[in-house]
Amino acid sequence: MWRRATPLSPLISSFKSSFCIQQTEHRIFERFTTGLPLQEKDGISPKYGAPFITFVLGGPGCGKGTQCAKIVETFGFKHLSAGDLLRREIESDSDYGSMILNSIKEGRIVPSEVTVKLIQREMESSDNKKFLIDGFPRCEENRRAFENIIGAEPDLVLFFDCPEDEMVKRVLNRNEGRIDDNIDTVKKRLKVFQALSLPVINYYAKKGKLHTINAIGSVDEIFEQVHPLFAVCKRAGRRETT
Ligand SMILES: Nc1ncnc2c1ncn2[C@@H]1O[C@H](COP(=O)(O)OP(=O)(O)OP(=O)(O)O)[C@@H](O)[C@H]1O
Ligand SMILES: O=c1ccn([C@@H]2O[C@H](COP(=O)(O)O)[C@@H](O)[C@H]2O)c(=O)[nH]1
Repeated sequence: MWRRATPLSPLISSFKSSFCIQQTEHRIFERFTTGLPLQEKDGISPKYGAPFITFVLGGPGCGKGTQCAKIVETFGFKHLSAGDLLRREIESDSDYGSMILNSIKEGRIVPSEVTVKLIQREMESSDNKKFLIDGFPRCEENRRAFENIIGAEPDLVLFFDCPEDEMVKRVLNRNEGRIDDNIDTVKKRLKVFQALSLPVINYYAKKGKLHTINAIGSVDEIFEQVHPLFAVCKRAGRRETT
């Protein structure tokens, strides 16, 4: 049966403050221990089990995937990178392959239904119900489609805040042969991020679910900001490993 957090905590003005962490701890602790029943609300109809969902947001190359790997290693989450799922779809025999490829080349957002269905497939087939959904939702339409199709809202939202020049530098140094890691596409991705992804980030800020992480510094320094947000899951003691 689905479980969900207590009513949304109030708008928290400083996302970096310890107050914010305490609020989140309280909400997550209740979520893990008492697990109030999910209610049908805002068009959300609970469908699959009781996942613990974290959205990991931030511009191109800000370090989302790098930090997700550390969260997986430390806290045992299942990592679902929306970009990786789409790239995998291109490699498969999918009808959507060429459309996805063209969207990625141009830095455009793939239609929500396609991406949400890929995420849904992974969520349904995973034994691990603690999910890190990386690089999604990228626009308000993505967000609404996720809520409608999956029937859930995230428990936590992380935003890796990174200056544009640093993001460009990281993307261009990545060297993984990605078709969109070039200066022209990066500029387009940054525009899409500003215009369409920031509204989603603001939406979660207003709901008191957003945690802004300063993405400048070493990988370990950044993880020091991330760690306390998940440590409460360990203390709550449930669903730690699956
Ligand atoms: N703190 C850091 N300092 C310097 N470089 C970093 C840091 N974190 C990650 N990187 C490097 O920056 C590049 C981009 O990181 P990563 O792939 O994690 O970003 P991302 O946000 O997942 O990117 P995208 O959204 O484009 O998939 C990688 O080459 C990674 O090794
Ligand atoms: O939810 C998503 C995620 C990704 N895309 C497309 O993929 C590329 C690369 O995404 P990364 O997160 O950087 O791996 C992105 O620019 C989009 O074109 C998407 O449409 N929807």
